[in-house]
Amino acid sequence: MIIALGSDHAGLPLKRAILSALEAQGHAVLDAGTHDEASVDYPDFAHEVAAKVAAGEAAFGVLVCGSGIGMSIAANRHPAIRAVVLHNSTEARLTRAHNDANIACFGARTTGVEVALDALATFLGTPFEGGRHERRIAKIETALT
Ligand SMILES: O=C(CO)[C@H](O)[C@H](O)[C@H](O)COP(=O)(O)O
Repeated sequence: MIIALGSDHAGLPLKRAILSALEAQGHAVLDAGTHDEASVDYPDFAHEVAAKVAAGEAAFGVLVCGSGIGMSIAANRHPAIRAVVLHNSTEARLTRAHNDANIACFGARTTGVEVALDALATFLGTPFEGGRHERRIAKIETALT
């Protein structure tokens, strides 16, 4: 699969581990950066990755910051993006099966490398169940007036 990946400075160590794991699994990774420890602003990377997923240039996105929360807030401003903060494989399985989530966000300051890699593997390997969940996702996409 083609996967878009990005982090800020806080997420860089975990992003590097995720990049290695994804490439070892045979995925093509579009690495939006950041590439060094200099302080940067997480929305810049969230928007770049979300735009690639929304445009269909990547099947999924992965975003890492200190907590994963800022990345998810920014990515979720894009139509058709469902970005979730993951702390474990159970959340990863449920959010793919029920929410058809398309961007996984991790906190490098909150989640260890092994736990994050396990959750990401589950996220990428779990199909959307469809059915009743289609109706609920359509309601998410409906603008409130
Ligand atoms: O925005 C965040 C919270 O969701 C991210 O965790 C950032 O990585 C964090 O705010 C960066 O903090 P820093 O003090 O500038 O390293």
